[in-house]
Amino acid sequence: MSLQDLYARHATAGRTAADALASLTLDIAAGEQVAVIGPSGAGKTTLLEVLACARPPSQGRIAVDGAAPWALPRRALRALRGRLILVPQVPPLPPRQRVVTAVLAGRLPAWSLWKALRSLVYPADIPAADAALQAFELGDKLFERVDRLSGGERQRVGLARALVSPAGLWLVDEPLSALDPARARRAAATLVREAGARGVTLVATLHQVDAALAHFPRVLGLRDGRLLFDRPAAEVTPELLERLYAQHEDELHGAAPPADDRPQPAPPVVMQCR
Ligand SMILES: Nc1ncnc2c1ncn2[C@@H]1O[C@H](COP(=O)(O)OP(=O)(O)OP(=O)(O)O)[C@@H](O)[C@H]1O
Repeated sequence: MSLQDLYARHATAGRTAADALASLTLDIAAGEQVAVIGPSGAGKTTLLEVLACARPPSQGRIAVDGAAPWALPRRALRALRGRLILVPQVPPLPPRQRVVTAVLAGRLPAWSLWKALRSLVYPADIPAADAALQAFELGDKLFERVDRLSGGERQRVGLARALVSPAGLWLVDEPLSALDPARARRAAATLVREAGARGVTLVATLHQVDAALAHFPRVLGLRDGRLLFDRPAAEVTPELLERLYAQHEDELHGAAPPADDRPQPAPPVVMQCR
């Protein structure tokens, strides 16, 4: 993927609103694992939506798999979106759905309409859903209803969905925000390990700076919609972090409120594209 001098507005912003991303130039190679950090409002979610081809830039260029997505015919754009998965911070799971069905929804781009409908009644690949849930310590929730899950469990169902999907690009928005610190560390390690094992490109936004530095080889620091740094994790210094989080030191030290207590984000534009 490549962005060149790209500007983009937030999902809910009007046409005259200021851009949430400004002058962004960036290349992400296939198979890379990249964490995006930065204070609240830095533009992290907007960046993921741009990479997911869910949001056109207001200026500048984006190329995904060598193609300019917004110049593609609709069918080709749909096919391109089918090769990626965007996992929102709060996965929009239908309340009465079983966890196994919610996880297998990640397979939809690879299935015919008939197979997708049949899987709603007879889940098509229970072992795959089970393995994905076990990877995120949710093996005992396979047949649970999603409305009986905690916020953190729902987040991990969203991550398990990525594991079963055929997507070559995982775009994951704040996957750890509702998890306790120990579980968050294990989930981050699992996400990076599973992406690496599949050769998948992974871009994740994170509020947990320690998890980003510990598990991701490359870290982008975004502030006020601009790229403050783009470095290997080992080269992200305390001074850079202080600059990134100036006036937001509480977020740097992990004092962000749990996701459930924060205002709900705008409804996700894309969960799984076909
Ligand atoms: N309706 C709107 N009109 C104009 N700007 C908006 C609107 N909604 C949000 N924004 C701005 O868009 C910017 C980017 O928001 P975005 O959600 O991408 O940031 P973020 O880094 O993901 O934040 P967080 O970490 O809190 O989720 C923010 O500065 C926000 O103020």
